[in-house]
Amino acid sequence: MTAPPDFPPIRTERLTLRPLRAEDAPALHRLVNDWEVAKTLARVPYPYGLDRAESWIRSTWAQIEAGEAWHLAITGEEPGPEGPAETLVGCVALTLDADRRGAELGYWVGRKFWGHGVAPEAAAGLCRWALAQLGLEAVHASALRENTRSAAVLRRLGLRPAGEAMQTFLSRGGPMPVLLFRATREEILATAVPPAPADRTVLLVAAVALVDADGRVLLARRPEGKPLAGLWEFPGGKVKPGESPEAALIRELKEELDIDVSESCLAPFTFASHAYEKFHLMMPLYLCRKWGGTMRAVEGQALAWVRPRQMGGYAMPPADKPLVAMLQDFL
Ligand SMILES: Nc1nc2c([nH]c(=O)n2[C@H]2C[C@H](O)[C@@H](COP(=O)(O)OP(=O)(O)OP(=O)(O)O)O2)c(=O)[nH]1
Repeated sequence: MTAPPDFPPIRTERLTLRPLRAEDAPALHRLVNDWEVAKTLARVPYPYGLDRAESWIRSTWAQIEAGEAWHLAITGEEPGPEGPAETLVGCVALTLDADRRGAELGYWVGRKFWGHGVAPEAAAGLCRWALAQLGLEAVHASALRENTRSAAVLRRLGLRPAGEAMQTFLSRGGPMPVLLFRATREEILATAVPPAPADRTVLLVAAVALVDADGRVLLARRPEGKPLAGLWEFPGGKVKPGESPEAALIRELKEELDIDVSESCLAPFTFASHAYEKFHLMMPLYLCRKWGGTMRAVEGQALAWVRPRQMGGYAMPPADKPLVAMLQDFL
């Protein structure tokens, strides 16, 4: 085959799973040719050259076409100079067993994308698709015994330990001990959406849509060094213990934008309730059309006045998507 197969992308909350493309080869090579990634993978030699990435990508097309295995690119959106740009984050795969009743799950995520729950989100998306489309009865997987991170991902997906084995690791040049995991169709469906970690706390953040006379809304770009850096958000911040959301917002607007807002100008509009990997965000969003002082970006953050219908061009935190839709309806 000379082109990727026609396969409708699978979309999850933050990610798109799609066939690899020839032009993914350089990014794939960069992400996998990293010992921290390669050492956990049985079928990837190390070092891993660009030519290998190119020929492997082509081989995945034939497997999808034959209905034998689905190795898909995990892609996400990152802010770029001309708006959000697609970025290769890792790969996720299901390979049918010889009897076609079960399949082996595999995945890897580039090191710079670790810690954001990419693997469970992508693997759950692919498993859900496969259960619906292929009528699988079971999914199994293996993880290096020392790879506790991967074992945790498999458990979150509903797979249970199913023994140990030795498996040849090309990257290690020999056999390595692995833990085996398995789940029936019912077990996966019961936990298809990765459950929240039990200790996930609720984080209260107050935010505001500042609206100017033209109906444009102020977005601020999250500075480098903060979580979700580079994404555009509504001004605001965490509510401190003992503080009301309105007081927190008035404080944050002074600290971040040097403007004075009175409580009576903050109209409750809607709220976001969103499960992030490490906490659950509860974020009331207020509307405000009147403030005092001369606005300036105190922390050097980029600011943009944006019409709600143009907000799609600004990469925003996943929690904000429903808020944007409501602003588009309302303003
Ligand atoms: N302000 C704001 N925060 C948002 C939005 N969407 C969204 O997911 N968040 C999340 C990102 C952060 O995890 C959290 C806000 O925390 P933050 O770290 O910016 O709060 P802060 O200004 O108090 O920051 P800091 O003093 O702790 O540095 O809420 C949004 O539109 N505006």
